[in-house]
Amino acid sequence: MNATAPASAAITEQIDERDRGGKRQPMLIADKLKKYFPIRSGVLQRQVGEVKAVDEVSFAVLKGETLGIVGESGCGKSTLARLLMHLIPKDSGDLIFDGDPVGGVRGITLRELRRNMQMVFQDSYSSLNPRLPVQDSIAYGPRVHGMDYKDARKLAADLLDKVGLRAAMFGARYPHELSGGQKQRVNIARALALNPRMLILDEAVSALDKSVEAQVLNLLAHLKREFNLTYLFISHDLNVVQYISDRVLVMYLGQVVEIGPVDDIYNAPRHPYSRALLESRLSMDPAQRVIEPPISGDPPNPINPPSGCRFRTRCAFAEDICASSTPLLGAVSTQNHFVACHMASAGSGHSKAGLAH
Ligand SMILES: Nc1ncnc2c1ncn2[C@@H]1O[C@H](COP(=O)(O)OP(=O)(O)OP(=O)(O)O)[C@@H](O)[C@H]1O
Repeated sequence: MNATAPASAAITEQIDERDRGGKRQPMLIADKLKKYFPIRSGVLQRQVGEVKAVDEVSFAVLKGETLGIVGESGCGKSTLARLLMHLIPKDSGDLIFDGDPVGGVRGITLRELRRNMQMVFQDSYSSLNPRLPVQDSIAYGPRVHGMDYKDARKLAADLLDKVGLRAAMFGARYPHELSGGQKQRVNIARALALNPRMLILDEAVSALDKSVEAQVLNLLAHLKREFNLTYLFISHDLNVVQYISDRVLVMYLGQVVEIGPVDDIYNAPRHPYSRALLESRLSMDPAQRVIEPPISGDPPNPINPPSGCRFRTRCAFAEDICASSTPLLGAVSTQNHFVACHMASAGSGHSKAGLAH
């Protein structure tokens, strides 16, 4: 990693683990990213509190991988995505893209970041200009970046073909003349138009029918290989995340509670929250049930989250230490699996929760 871009211990440990295995380098590092939204009230709009939407979140996305992000509604997934894209300002923390700090004097500029990292949202209709034929929407980014009209149109036509929409048939159509799946293909083409190295996909297939969803997922997998891309894939759908991800990050109330290889997370989750989340997915199949009770109650208020471990008020295994001390991400195995739980960390001596495999 670039010497000018120091990362927190949790990140360094994750990357070092990978390096020791001779694996990939990080494409993107988020280091202690924080975003609190002020809550205002009254005629004077005084600040009466703040939503701790993203609270010191640290992780790395490795080159060529798909990192899935899961967690209940409101846990901060979309805020995190918007912070990574600099669509909203962060309160604190660092972002490092391919070894270079983002912003600041010596880092890469926001313009360069946005060219290299593009985003695809869930709402495929509102992210396309309804007054532009889709070929022009795709050509827009390259035009803004200085490509001449003819070349940009040609690029847009090629990209339409790449996402499975024949340019001759679809290029002149307007967004309202396309199905949801077709619009999302156009959005993907548009995201690829600046030749990015990374895509952030925020609930990008969530609005699609299951059969169309499968087609778009396959298209994404194909494009990832063809364009040598890195994906950050945010979804509330645990099955979709399992299908597409190499590693998975689990968020709870603005914080990372677990991160690791997809098979480890899905087959042997270490955090009680991850287990409960996966239990809620598996509960239809009695053969797959795990022994812990499923998650109960609503998430606590993010304006005033519990002290220590934020999950402790819903956790069947919480002890005194969970209220008094915030658990840090620590390695639970030698295979790049990290968990923030007093009851599950390797060497913690706690086996009460039955979490130490
Ligand atoms: N502009 C804002 N002002 C105040 N609070 C906000 C704002 N944007 C998000 N929040 C709050 O921040 C928290 C995280 O929201 P976010 O949308 O990131 O969660 P999410 O995990 O993406 O949820 P979902 O899956 O429902 O989209 C929530 O409590 C939300 O209400």
